[in-house]
Amino acid sequence: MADFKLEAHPTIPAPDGPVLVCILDGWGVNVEDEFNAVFSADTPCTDALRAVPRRFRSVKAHGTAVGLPSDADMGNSEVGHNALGSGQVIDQGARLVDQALANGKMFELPGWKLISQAFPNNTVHFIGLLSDGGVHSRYNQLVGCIKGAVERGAKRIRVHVLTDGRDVPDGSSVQFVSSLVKDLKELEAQGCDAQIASGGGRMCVTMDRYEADWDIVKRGWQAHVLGKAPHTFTDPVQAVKTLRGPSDDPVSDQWLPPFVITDEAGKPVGTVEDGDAVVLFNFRADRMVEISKAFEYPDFDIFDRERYPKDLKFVGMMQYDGDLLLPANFLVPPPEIHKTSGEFLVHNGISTFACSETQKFGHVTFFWNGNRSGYFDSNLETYLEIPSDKVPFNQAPDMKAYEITEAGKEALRSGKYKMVRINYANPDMVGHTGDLEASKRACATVDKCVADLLSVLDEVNGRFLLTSDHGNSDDMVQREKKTNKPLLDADTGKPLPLTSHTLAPVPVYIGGKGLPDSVVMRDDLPDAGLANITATYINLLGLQAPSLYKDSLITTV
Ligand SMILES: O=C(O)[C@H](O)COP(=O)(O)O
Ligand SMILES: [Mn+2]
Ligand SMILES: [Mn+2]
Repeated sequence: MADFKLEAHPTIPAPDGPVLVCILDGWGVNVEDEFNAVFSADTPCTDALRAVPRRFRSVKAHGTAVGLPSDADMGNSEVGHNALGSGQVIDQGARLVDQALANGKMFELPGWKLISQAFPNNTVHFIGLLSDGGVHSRYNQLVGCIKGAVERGAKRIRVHVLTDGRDVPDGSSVQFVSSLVKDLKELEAQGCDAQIASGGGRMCVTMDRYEADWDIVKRGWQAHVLGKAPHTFTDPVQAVKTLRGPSDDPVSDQWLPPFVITDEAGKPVGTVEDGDAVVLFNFRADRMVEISKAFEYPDFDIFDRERYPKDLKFVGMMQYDGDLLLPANFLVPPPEIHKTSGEFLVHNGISTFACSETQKFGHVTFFWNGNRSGYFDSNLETYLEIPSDKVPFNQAPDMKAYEITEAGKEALRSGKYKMVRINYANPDMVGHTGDLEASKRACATVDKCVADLLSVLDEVNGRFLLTSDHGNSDDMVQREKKTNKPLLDADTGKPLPLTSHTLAPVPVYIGGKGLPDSVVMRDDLPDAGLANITATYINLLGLQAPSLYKDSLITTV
């Protein structure tokens, strides 16, 4: 155990009350104009906290600061919570897959060997998010894998495409599908029959997370594996254009219904058959775990699969769950995230309560703990999930913020926990709908809930650290690069909505009645990022942080 022992902090005493760590998911610090929902919402609590000298700063939450390939990459919940929970900057999935493709390692590893058994006589299926968002997947990685397979003898390839519109502009599905059709066509010359076989919008088909709605996965299984969907087309570009509907009121790429591509006779072109290979080409874990279970477990019974292909060669781009070792086979080994704060804290007797609603529950548990699904010590940890609504969240922008707040207040008052960790999903999940007014409401609600939590924290003499994992609601419009002015829709003249995350830094606010006045933000860490927050909350607990963690943001004066 000596390895995990944390010494008392020399100048910050242990608190009487709990330490509250609160993640306002998707709440960035960005250009202050009317399209910044964080700025333009009514947020008296965080406004006041921001004005407290040396108790507010911002930190980087995107790009290389969180282990992504370049500083053009926006942050996301996976890499953000990995950094917040582990205090380390780790090369993330996007980067590891880039490297494995560039140096050819991918093609020598056991996962590739497994799928290559299907190259001569069977079909290789690729299922995943068709996008260059770089959050769950990237188009060039898909193409790299497909080309690698064809060069190594694959004769028949089918791609099952999930349209995005969430990490990339809505409507871009048409370009992505057109590009893929063209890229696949070119493979004919190399003797490979490669086609798109099925698809649908990511929020409707296959990419559920944290068991929020298994019907999403069932629709995916039916379309990709069985070739069954309410809509069939012979041309994938036509499929996406038709399902989007009228250009003045289109269905979002995120929500396109499932479709199947058939031949002229109406037969699906790419069902999954015995002996085929299936590759899930997303590197990110959360939205691949459920579909992986359906492919991996012979006795899976959450929905009726109707048919379970025999002798499948099934791999993920990565192993998505390090606890369940799911899937067993994968193309690239996942980031190795060890010695996370959760593990240190249980070894030092710190009891923790972690809570969010379904949509972010795994963020404050699974991602926080380095992509592990269980407890480190169930005697010291309680994880509470509040079930999320199953609607597009601009229709219910308060989401479950009030219920989470009640649970948080109870945990703070209970005296049972030294640390209370909460994620509010609203600024992110509502921000992803591109609805500015709803996002303002989301931010105002979260601000109100935080105020409520902080007043209870003061009753118990606690300390807090509020932050976020990346930006989102802080910019709700697409902008012209040079002038930063909103881009306007050619037909309506209205600003084009931005549904994705932003590259903005995120705030860090500290305080609470139990925090001595002597504790302030350091002023010598201009490049600090999310990973610096871990040592900071460990210090707030009155402990010294492990030496492998990035520097704490605080000091005493
Ligand atoms: O999965 C999603 O909802 C988006 O692609 C990214 O959002 P998140 O990183 O905040 O979960
Ligand atoms: Mn997030
Ligand atoms: Mn998000």
